[in-house]
Amino acid sequence: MLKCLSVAGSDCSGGAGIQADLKAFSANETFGMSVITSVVAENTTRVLSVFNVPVEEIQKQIDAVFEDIHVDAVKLGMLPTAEIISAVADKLNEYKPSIIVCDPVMVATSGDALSEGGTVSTMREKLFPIVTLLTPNIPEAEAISGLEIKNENHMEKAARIIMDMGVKNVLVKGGHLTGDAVDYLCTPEGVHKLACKRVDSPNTHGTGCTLSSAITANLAHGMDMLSAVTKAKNYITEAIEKSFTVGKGHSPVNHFYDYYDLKGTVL
Ligand SMILES: Nc1ncnc2c1ncn2[C@@H]1O[C@H](COP(=O)(O)OP(=O)(O)OP(=O)(O)O)[C@@H](O)[C@H]1O
Ligand SMILES: Cc1ncc(CO)c(N)n1
Repeated sequence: MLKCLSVAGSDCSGGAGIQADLKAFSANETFGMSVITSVVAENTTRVLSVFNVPVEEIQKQIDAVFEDIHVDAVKLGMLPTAEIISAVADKLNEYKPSIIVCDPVMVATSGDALSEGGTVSTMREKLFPIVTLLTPNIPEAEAISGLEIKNENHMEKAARIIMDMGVKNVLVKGGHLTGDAVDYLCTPEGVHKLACKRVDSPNTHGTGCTLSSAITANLAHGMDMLSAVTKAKNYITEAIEKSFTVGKGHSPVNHFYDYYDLKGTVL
């Protein structure tokens, strides 16, 4: 059984963060583990509070996993301060997992901040050289590249700018734009457009977390980058299509849409 580790924040409402990551790891046939960087009191409508875990405790959680378990792939989510980014990067340089997917979480779907300002420079110095894939959404790609992104041409240009900063592979996610749901994957082999019809649903809480974790699982299974991202794109599209209402705001996706209950009935 392949094993994936999420290093991210906790979303008590279950739709994003390590909760989404663990569900996506399982739904994509890997064993999920988690290191919690922050305890976020949030739901489908807003973020009430953010409590960041002391860096020593974050590093001890990482030690606890790596000293005992072989980690096939790591997914990085909410790393809310420069100090936490540096502490996690130091541990990744110590343990050297072969696959690291980084979702540079800065704001929640509700628009509430999840990261202190000024983390981009630390992320660029400490994480960009070691990650396998970076998966920014539109606002995150704008903050990292310094480019305003209003259309697909801007998305592709931002992906190339970020690649030139030393990131091996970049996926700029287009959920925040309008029209078809288009993402741009920039790899050393070239640029790939991944598109699907936008699902007419408000249930998009945690789509980015879920997508990056599904990509992580696919890479752990040995897929090449384009195949891993394409499969994960198909997964997230159907997870949105088959989502159900959980709260009063942006409900989460359905991570297990093709799973069955013990009687063989589709959940
Ligand atoms: N309504 C939609 N229909 C189909 N695909 C969508 C829709 N909204 C987002 N997506 C897709 O979901 C994936 C995640 O992109 P998105 O821009 O939502 O990430 P995000 O903002 O980081 O998500 P979150 O912050 O909620 O975790 C991308 O592949 C995007 O194209
Ligand atoms: C804990 C956490 N991580 C990431 C996101 C991004 O949606 C969120 N809302 N909450």
